[in-house]
Amino acid sequence: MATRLRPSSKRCAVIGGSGFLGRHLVEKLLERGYSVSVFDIRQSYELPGVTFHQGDLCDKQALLSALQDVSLVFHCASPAPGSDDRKLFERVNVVGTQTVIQACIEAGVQKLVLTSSASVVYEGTDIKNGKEDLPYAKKPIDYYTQTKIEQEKLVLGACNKQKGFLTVAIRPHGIFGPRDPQLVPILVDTARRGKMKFIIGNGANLVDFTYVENVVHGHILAAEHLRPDSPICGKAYHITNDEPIPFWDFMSEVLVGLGYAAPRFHLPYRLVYGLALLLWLLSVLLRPFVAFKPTFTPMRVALAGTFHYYSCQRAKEHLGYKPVVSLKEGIACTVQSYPHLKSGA
Ligand SMILES: NC(=O)c1ccc[n+]([C@@H]2O[C@H](COP(=O)([O-])OP(=O)(O)OC[C@H]3O[C@@H](n4cnc5c(N)ncnc54)[C@H](O)[C@@H]3O)[C@@H](O)[C@H]2O)c1
Ligand SMILES: CC(C)CCC[C@@H](C)[C@H]1CC[C@H]2C3=C(CC[C@]12C)[C@@]1(C)CC[C@H](O)[C@@H](C(=O)O)[C@@H]1CC3
Repeated sequence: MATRLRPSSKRCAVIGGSGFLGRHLVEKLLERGYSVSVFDIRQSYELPGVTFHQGDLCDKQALLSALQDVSLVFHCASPAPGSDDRKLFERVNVVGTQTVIQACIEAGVQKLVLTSSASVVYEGTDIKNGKEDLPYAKKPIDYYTQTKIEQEKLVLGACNKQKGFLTVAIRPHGIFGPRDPQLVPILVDTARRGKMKFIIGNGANLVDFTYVENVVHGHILAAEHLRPDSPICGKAYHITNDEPIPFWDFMSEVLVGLGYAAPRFHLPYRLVYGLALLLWLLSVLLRPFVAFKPTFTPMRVALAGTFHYYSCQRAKEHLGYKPVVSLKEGIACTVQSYPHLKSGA
């Protein structure tokens, strides 16, 4: 009788492995002796030791062929938050995640690690040292966050020790680092258009920014601690640099490092938020006639003007987590990695 071999514990798949975080994760997994299958709708690079499977995660058959003999899956695929496309977020983050769970169970995968987001508890108002027991946001700031909440609930709810399917969610916040397509490029674009002169609010609001290698470290620790007898099964973990910094100090350090002036003039938070809301409303009303995308959306203004930093205590206790790269080192590596974004380049 043919016996089904237990998949090697060093064989894993990264769904979304062509993306910013996904590719850093793949590189670290290879370094640690894992063999990696990447599943993504696009292939953005080639690396020895990586098998690419191009497909949409809503397609179960495509997923099943990528998950053959895989014991561990990292799910870090999502549409970009800036797209604000409700149907796309629901299709990929909710329906797609259900498909990922079904495919994992059918393929005999034992562990699923989800990249969630600390923003699942954020409603646009201050969060100071937030712990994982904060309730999910009742009014999430956008469709992206709304579907990240649903996605996290699905993955954690699927954890089943009896059936040998274990799940955990990592909640990073404000990921930055080399090849980030979002934070630094948007910041520089805003500076180049002369719009980074102002500080929204008094500039004292502390925020977490997390260097990508620390996020990768948190994911791998979670995968390696995920066992039936461990307290981490079905739980969520904040992973940050554990060095909250005033939002505008972080932005200024990156800008100055790239040769741009730091923002200097203060504007009242409520005034900017009100203007951003008005502009957003206008852009929605005028959408059938003219397409314009305001830089200062209400969501960005809230993120720039409120406190949102989170406790990593649970990750420290259960996973032995400790950031491996400090904020200072992370900012230096990031700035160095963007020669084409330097002022005058
Ligand atoms: N960047 C941040 O600050 C941040 C913070 C917290 C959480 N996260 C989460 O981390 C994860 C990775 O984010 P990132 O910044 O690397 O984004 P990214 O856009 O660089 O990577 C996402 C990847 O998912 C892939 N993808 C999208 N739709 C897909 C589909 N239908 N089927 C297969 N692949 C698909 C994309 O092609 C891309 O390669 C996401 O789940 C995001 O929600 C990001
Ligand atoms: C125009 C300026 C006021 C600001 C320019 C920088 C912003 C583009 C970034 C600053 C904080 C960033 C951030 C995200 C997107 C980019 C910023 C707004 C997220 C919303 C991306 C999605 C993640 O899940 C969120 C998280 O929980 O980490 C990010 C929060 C910070």
